[in-house]
Amino acid sequence: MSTIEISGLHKSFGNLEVLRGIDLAVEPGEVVCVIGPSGSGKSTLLRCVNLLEEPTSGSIRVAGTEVTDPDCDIDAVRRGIGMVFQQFNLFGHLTVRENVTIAQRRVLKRSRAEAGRIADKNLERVGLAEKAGAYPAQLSGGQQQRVAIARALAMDPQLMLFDEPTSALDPELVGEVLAVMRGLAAEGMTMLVVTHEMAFAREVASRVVFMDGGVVVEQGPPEEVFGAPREERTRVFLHRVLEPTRVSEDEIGARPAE
Ligand SMILES: Nc1ncnc2c1ncn2[C@@H]1O[C@H](COP(=O)(O)OP(=O)(O)OP(=O)(O)O)[C@@H](O)[C@H]1O
Repeated sequence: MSTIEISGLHKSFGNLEVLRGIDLAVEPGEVVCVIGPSGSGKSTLLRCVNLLEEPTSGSIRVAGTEVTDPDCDIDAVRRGIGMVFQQFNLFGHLTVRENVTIAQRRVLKRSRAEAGRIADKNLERVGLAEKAGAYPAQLSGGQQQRVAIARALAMDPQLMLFDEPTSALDPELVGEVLAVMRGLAAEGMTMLVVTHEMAFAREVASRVVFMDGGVVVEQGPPEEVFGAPREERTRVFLHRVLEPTRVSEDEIGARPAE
């Protein structure tokens, strides 16, 4: 059974048709990276999987459950999905450990001791065991995002959704979050990742999905999508994002005219 199976998914906001017939499956243990230009519908796709947005039409099955079915127990489905957003959404008045225990206690009804033990295990997993007693404001953005990942992992998800998890970070902090995600991929976690980090997608994805204008233009193993894209739209996009900024030494050294 596929972990996610999407077919004929449409989503409109008023007159704006953002998703125009998406078919996509994610198999257990796969890391699927969704890339594409701004506004192509990547985040909306992810939010539909978690029913943060309601699809206009189409079908989404998560571990066999049709999430668009009005009778579906959406809370039960959501419990199986860990979601990590661009913004970390931590509670500022709670410590790191409390941020990781609160949903475990409220939603899974774990005891304080058990939730604490699981929090510590997952903080260790993201390399933040020593920060358990700190408050979010005392952490860097990269550390806060790793806490958000630990919080999601503590719920024992069978699937992790990442929506541009590094986009709000200073460039020097991106690597530590990607390293944690790389580790999860190596552990066999099923992951659907919307990202602008092309090097990560190229290196870690089992499959890359290129979206543009609300449709999946092409998908395949990273070596194919990056190395030999079949579609012109993919080629144009990759050329634009992968072409290094050309700054000549003269320009770097140039002083503004007096
Ligand atoms: N709640 C909403 N109401 C109205 N329009 C929306 C809403 N959410 C998204 N949109 C619009 O849907 C389109 C797709 O947005 P989405 O965030 O899914 O794109 P994206 O590919 O993830 O872009 P980016 O890479 O910039 O995050 C955009 O035009 C956006 O303005």
